[in-house]
Amino acid sequence: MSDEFVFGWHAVEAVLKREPERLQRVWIQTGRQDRRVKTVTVALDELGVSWQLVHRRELDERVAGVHQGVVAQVGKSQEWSEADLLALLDGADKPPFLLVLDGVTDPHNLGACLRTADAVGVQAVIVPKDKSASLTPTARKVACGAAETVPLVRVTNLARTLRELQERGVWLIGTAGEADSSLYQADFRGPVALVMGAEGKGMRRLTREHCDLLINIPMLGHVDSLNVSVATGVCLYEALRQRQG
Ligand SMILES: C[S@@+](CC[C@H](N)C(=O)[O-])C[C@H]1O[C@@H](n2cnc3c(N)ncnc32)[C@H](O)[C@@H]1O
Repeated sequence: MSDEFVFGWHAVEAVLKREPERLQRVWIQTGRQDRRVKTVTVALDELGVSWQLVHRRELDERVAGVHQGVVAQVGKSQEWSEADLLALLDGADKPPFLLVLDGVTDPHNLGACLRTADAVGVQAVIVPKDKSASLTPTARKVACGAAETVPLVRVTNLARTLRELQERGVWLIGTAGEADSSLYQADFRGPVALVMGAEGKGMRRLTREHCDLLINIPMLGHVDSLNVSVATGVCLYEALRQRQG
């Protein structure tokens, strides 16, 4: 049995739907008899996955986070490699629409970015292997199921991956508060990767140097920057607006 857990209804239902083979055991809080519990337990029975009704206390001890009364023990998800990413891009029938997170370390931010990435149709989220949040149970919970729908590609050398994307005609749009162009001047309609920086320091120098364009999100008040997941949401929805138009 693995020591990886997924919790919260959206996250568990997403594994059930997308990667049911990963489910090993499920615990559900006693006292719930709604339709959601029924649907999930019937599906688990059909798959032959064992599940158990337990007291809330037991769930609290198993995971640190808001579990909403459901916790699943799951096998490791298959990690996407750079080769998988390039194969995905080569086989795609739509222009690439990617998100790069250069050193986002907070699992809440990773989860929130994945959730928005799923909502706007981003094909993959790319992160460097080192100094980045991984798909912890908290990240999966915050992602609300998007951790199971949006491939997370962990690469050893982000600069090299960025070059490979550029060679495939992907335009790298980096974000930085001090950039001269505004988000609203950028053209997101073609093959693009939006590049976001880390919570504290922003993008690393080499990442920034690879970007074809740097954009800012206008800030009219007294604070210097937005939370990275909020900034990601603002930029991805502008991109979606243009791509749909
Ligand atoms: C909290 S900010 C980092 C602030 C950091 N002090 C810096 O100099 O970049 C984290 C990331 O969110 C994005 N971001 C936040 N506010 C932004 C803004 N006003 N314009 C563009 N990007 C922004 C950028 O990707 C940034 O690297």
